[in-house]
Amino acid sequence: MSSIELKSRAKINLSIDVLGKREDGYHLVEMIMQTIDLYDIIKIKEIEIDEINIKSNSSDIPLNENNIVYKAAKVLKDQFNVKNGVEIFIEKNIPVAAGMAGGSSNAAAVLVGLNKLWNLNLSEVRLQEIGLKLGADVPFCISGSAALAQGIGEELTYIKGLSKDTVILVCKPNLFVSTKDVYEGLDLQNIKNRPDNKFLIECLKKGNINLLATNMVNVLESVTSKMHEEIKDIEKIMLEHNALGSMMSGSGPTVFGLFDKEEDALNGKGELLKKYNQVYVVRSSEKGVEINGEFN
Ligand SMILES: C[C@@](CO)(OP(=O)(O)O)[C@H](O)COP(=O)(O)OP(=O)(O)OC[C@H]1O[C@@H](n2ccc(N)nc2=O)[C@H](O)[C@@H]1O
Ligand SMILES: Nc1ncnc2c1ncn2[C@@H]1O[C@H](COP(=O)(O)OP(=O)(O)O)[C@@H](O)[C@H]1O
Repeated sequence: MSSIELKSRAKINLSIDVLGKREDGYHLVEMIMQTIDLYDIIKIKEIEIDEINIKSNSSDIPLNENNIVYKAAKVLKDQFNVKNGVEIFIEKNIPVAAGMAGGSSNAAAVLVGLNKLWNLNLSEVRLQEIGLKLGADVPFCISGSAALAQGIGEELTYIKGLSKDTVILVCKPNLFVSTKDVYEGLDLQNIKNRPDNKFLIECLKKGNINLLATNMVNVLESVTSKMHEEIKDIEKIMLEHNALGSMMSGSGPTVFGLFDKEEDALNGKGELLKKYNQVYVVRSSEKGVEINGEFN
């Protein structure tokens, strides 16, 4: 029986614009995605019986067919008529329902892992097409790095992202936000402040992180921050500790700050830990899913 172990990395959004709505309810977006080096470990091993079993160290996620990881394995199993069973262990470090694509990234890792384990020989693009059926952020999570995402998030143009010099402070307040509710709470006719993505991409290209950080905009933030005062509170604390800029990621409620100096980020972390318990100092990553090892 073989097994495989993968890193499943989180993302932050350096911008989000919402341009319209499709007939199926999905929104058309234009957003900058950046992989960060905060990751779950996914361990997949073949088992004797023909089942998909999910296990985890986290009690925040379902361990049945509602887990997106189960759905990812099932899609591949059905489509390619695989008769082998697998056990998938999710070692959770990425905050759940946070706006950091934890679930999408786990699904991405399972697609990449099973492609190897079952010798399906699917290309990355093919895996991204299959991944899109599981969630709008899954295609990006497979490749990772930094990209301008359009369409519903699946049309990717890779760009120069944050360098490892930039320190990223991430804080997830202990509250639940539904991505669907946030998108639905947005009044498309009344968006006051939109990101200038071309300009932000230029800032990244030139490595001008100060200018990037002071011009980041996430149009979904107005919806989530109206419901939860914690968003603005975290941003304020980050800025008081010399963040170049601070903003909500995805549909929230996670907030991140970009820093020049690690010392400032660590001081900010100390202050945030007095009120919030999920706080991390991380860097960017050029890889989304990464295979840690294969074993026989
Ligand atoms: C907001 C973003 C920004 O990166 O991130 P998260 O907050 O989830 O991390 C994404 O657009 C989230 O993508 P993802 O979380 O994969 O979405 P899905 O599972 O496909 O969809 C969940 C729900 O969000 C809404 N949705 C999602 C994507 C999109 N472009 N338009 C939408 O309206 C739909 O109501 C959908 O039912
Ligand atoms: N493997 C998984 N990891 C995280 N969340 C999962 C997973 N499977 C299902 N979920 C459910 O999906 C929802 C969204 O979780 P997540 O992907 O972490 O959100 P986000 O993309 O906003 O960071 C949560 O309610 C969670 O219970």
